[in-house]
Amino acid sequence: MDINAVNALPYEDFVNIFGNVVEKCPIITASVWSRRPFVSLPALEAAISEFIDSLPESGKEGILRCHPDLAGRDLQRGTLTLESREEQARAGLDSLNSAEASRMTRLNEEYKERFGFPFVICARMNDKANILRQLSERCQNERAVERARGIEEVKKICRLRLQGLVLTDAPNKL
Ligand SMILES: NC(=O)NC1=NC(=O)NC1=O
Repeated sequence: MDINAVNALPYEDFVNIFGNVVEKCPIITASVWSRRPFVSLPALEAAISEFIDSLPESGKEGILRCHPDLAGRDLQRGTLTLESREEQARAGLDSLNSAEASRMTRLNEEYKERFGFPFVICARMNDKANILRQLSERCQNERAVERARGIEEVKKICRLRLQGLVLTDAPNKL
């Protein structure tokens, strides 16, 4: 699908296709629909980013809370969204050994205890070793720093999910 096809989508199709580019936050997709036509995929991405940035702190934390833990209960139970399952598997989070799994669980709980929202990172841009390292390091940050950092990661996840859905003019297009 190219950007012209995106712009031609009726609302229901638009939300069905793009509703999970921000994990479990279809309201974001529903809100940017009215800003079509988008001149490009980056313009659609920018509209989503602007909506997120316009939210109060509680709204941003709400977006973070919509994210499943990495290697957490949802992965164990098979209740992850398709996108999240693929992202977590690609980072090797579905094949942790018991030591890694218990460390991830402990650090995720510690992080949530401290901040009131889960640790969020773009799994597709990291491997399990780096994710564990970042989780451990970021636990020491201040809440405001982690709220901003988590939203940055949400935007990276969104960008990659959008790129998987919309064809863009490859620069080396013949
Ligand atoms: N807590 C998280 O960071 N979750 C996730 N990161 C991803 O890249 N996909 C997820 O589900």
